[in-house]
Amino acid sequence: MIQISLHKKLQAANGKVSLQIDLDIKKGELITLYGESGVGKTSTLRMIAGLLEPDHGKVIVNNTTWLDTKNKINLKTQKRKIGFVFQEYALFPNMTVRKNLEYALQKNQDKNSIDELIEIVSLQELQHQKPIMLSGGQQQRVALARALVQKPEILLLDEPLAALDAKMRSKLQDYILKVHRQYELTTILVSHDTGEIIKLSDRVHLIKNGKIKTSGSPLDIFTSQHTSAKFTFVGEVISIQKEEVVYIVTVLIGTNVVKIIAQESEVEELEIGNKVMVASKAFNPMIQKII
Ligand SMILES: Nc1ncnc2c1ncn2[C@@H]1O[C@H](COP(=O)(O)OP(=O)(O)OP(=O)(O)O)[C@@H](O)[C@H]1O
Repeated sequence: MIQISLHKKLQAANGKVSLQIDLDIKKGELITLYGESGVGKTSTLRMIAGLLEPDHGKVIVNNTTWLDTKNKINLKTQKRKIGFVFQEYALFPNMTVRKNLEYALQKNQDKNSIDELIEIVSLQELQHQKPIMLSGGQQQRVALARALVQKPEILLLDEPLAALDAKMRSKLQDYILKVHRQYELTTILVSHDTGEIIKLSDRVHLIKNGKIKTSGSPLDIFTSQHTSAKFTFVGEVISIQKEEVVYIVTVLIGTNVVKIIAQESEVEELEIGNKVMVASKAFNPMIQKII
């Protein structure tokens, strides 16, 4: 369990904002901090990482106190077991992929863990290349692997995929989910992308006016109606066509294109580019091995 209580007066463009974030996160959860630009999401991550000092607060991670301002405990960033991935890849340009990962190893740490990480994020072929030779998505896979070298207790992801195109983002989301599960991480994501949040998060915390205003499952937070669907997918509308009395909405789900028949009332507020949830409960899905 991770208990967080952080208070800081932030200097925003339109005056001071009093940020008070109280959060309990279960071990193994992937949660998202969501809210308008400037509400203090990045500041919260930086305080958890020990990169920004709160006015007062506590951070207790699996019974270890990282921060307790009352008792003057404030572990340095290097002593907090965190992995941090930002939008910028921040790799060392003069080192190969492998060397970038090895550089993050602590003394006495086994180099075998690097091989495992390289395999998990599928970088075997690229491990001896320098970052300049890699695409944005490949570089971010290196940054993700590097954040895991020291086996963090909390993985902090600050809009890590915002600079990537939709296809690359979807692929990287799969890698994030894979490492989150395989390494049993507790992960805090900051993202503005609702599709991404629904795909990745167990819980979403909506920050408004310096406080957590609402918390819930992604579907509770982002859809107005509760659904008892058998399965749901999140996608993006790529076209809406009228056909006789119904509409055909084409939705991109991951890399698949799905056509959905909808009534006029369902498409009234839909526009191309909208994120949508596609749910089904009327039939049992079929499963078939793809050869
Ligand atoms: N060290 C600091 N002391 C005081 N105020 C700060 C400090 N660092 C950042 N701020 C201010 O805190 C506010 C919140 O910034 P922050 O980057 O945390 O917001 P955010 O929710 O992550 O925004 P975005 O979604 O645009 O990234 C900003 O107005 C910023 O100027």
